[in-house]
Amino acid sequence: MSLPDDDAAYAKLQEGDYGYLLDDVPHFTDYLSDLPTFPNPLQDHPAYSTVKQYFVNADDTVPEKVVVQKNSPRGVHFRRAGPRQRVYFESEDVKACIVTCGGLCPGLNTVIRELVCGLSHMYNVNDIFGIQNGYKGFYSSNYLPMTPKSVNDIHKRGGTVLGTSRGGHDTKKIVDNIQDRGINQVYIIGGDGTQKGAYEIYKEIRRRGLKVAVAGVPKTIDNDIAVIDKSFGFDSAVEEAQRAIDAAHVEASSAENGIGLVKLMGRYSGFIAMYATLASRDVDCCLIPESPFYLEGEGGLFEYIERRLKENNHMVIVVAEGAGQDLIAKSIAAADQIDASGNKLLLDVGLWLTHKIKDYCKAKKMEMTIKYIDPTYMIRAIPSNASDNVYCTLLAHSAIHGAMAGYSFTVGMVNGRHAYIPFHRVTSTRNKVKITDRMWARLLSSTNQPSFLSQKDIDAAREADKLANKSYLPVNTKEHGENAKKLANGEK
Ligand SMILES: Nc1ncnc2c1ncn2[C@@H]1O[C@H](COP(=O)(O)OP(=O)(O)OP(=O)(O)O)[C@@H](O)[C@H]1O
Ligand SMILES: O=P(O)(O)OC[C@H]1O[C@](O)(CO)[C@@H](O)[C@@H]1O
Ligand SMILES: [Mg+2]
Repeated sequence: MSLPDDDAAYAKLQEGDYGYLLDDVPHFTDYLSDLPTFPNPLQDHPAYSTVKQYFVNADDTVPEKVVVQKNSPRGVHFRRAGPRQRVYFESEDVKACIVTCGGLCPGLNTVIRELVCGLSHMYNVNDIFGIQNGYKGFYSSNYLPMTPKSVNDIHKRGGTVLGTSRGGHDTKKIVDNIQDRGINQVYIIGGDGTQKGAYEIYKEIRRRGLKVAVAGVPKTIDNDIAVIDKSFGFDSAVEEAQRAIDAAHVEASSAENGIGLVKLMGRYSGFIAMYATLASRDVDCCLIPESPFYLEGEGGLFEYIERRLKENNHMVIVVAEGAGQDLIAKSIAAADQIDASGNKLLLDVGLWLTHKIKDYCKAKKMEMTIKYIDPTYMIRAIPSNASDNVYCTLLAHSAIHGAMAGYSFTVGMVNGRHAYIPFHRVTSTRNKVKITDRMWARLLSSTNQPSFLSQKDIDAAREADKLANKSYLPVNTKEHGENAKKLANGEK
């Protein structure tokens, strides 16, 4: 897969020695000339000025892949996040706004808080506004003035104090409002859909030649955003999922042939289910969207359930909401439904499985008890835990430094370092559990569940992984395309 033409036109690539490639983010100077720059006010800040080398070197970049061989090309890099010596705004000229879109996730309020406090305390910015209820709030609601005082304790609460929504992305109306209200820094917190929306806003801003920085902070409880190590709130969600799994285990182990079934979030990616299973060690079977399963016959789920109950008298199953959707669609005639953003609405795999397991045991005249626990919204409505709070703070600070320096980007941690990633990189693919990877093997060996995969499925998954590893050839010109191909093939 190479970049679609539209993305290629915005891609900024710079080659270096030994197969080095910088996949850079757009900057004001790409389309505006003669802009004045200013010394970064952090240099006079009592807290930061003492830090040796507080400003990042303008040439610092972060590698996308850190595992390499002796002859590997240096590969794709991203611009390192952090404060620059010179910035493109004077503090009193900054007018910033913050919006949250898509589903909830632990840590949203922490990011909002740290954006407001960071802008105010680090860069002396006083004009900060909250956009209410997602993208549509840009053109349909009042903008809420925000101060460090008004956000002081919001990180203790779940949800988002700004409200969120799906749908309602009208690029023209949004940018009209940004322009009319004189906003020049837009902070957009949300998932893959939201980042696509941020990219559209950036393109329209650029078409209009506006000096407005767009900073995306990726949010998704499903951890399905490409390139970044992990999304904020994911750890908190996995931790909260333990409570549901513990309850399922208690229920199951207190009954004869007891089964506890827990459904967790994960529309296309089963990361929450996988990590919650690995963390718990009480789970006997984990079903995720990436690994197709089947019910009947040799090697199927029913056979495994029967065996496990005979061996242990009880079992716990964790299922990600996106698992088995094809199986359900075959057995229930349901019309495809979508939400306001166009995302497919899923059928309840937990309820469906519960009925299927009950029917199977009845037909086999097996006494059993099954308890179905659906904590999906409970695990995303909590405030973020301590480590997510720190992560949210760093993301917010990196976003602020990048916007002050005139970049537009999605911010994220890449191999433990914060980086500015081009929008198209986080919107063009989705992060998924690799079932040919060691992590999934660890899970299989911890649960002892069948893999449900034939050799043909495994070969197909391996092939898909190979393609995914090779897939990103950043091209914006024919020459770049040829060079990138050479880089991917290890030629210089
Ligand atoms: N291709 C797109 N172009 C412009 N805007 C989009 C696009 N896809 C989604 N959006 C907008 O982004 C917002 C959030 O999208 P969506 O509801 O898919 O959630 P998300 O950001 O993917 O988060 P979640 O992780 O909860 O799914 C919506 O307001 C939607 O209109
Ligand atoms: O019911 P809502 O708010 O649309 O959100 C549900 C979806 O949001 C997600 O949590 C992603 O944010 C998915 O896992 C889930 O399918
Ligand atoms: Mg999404």
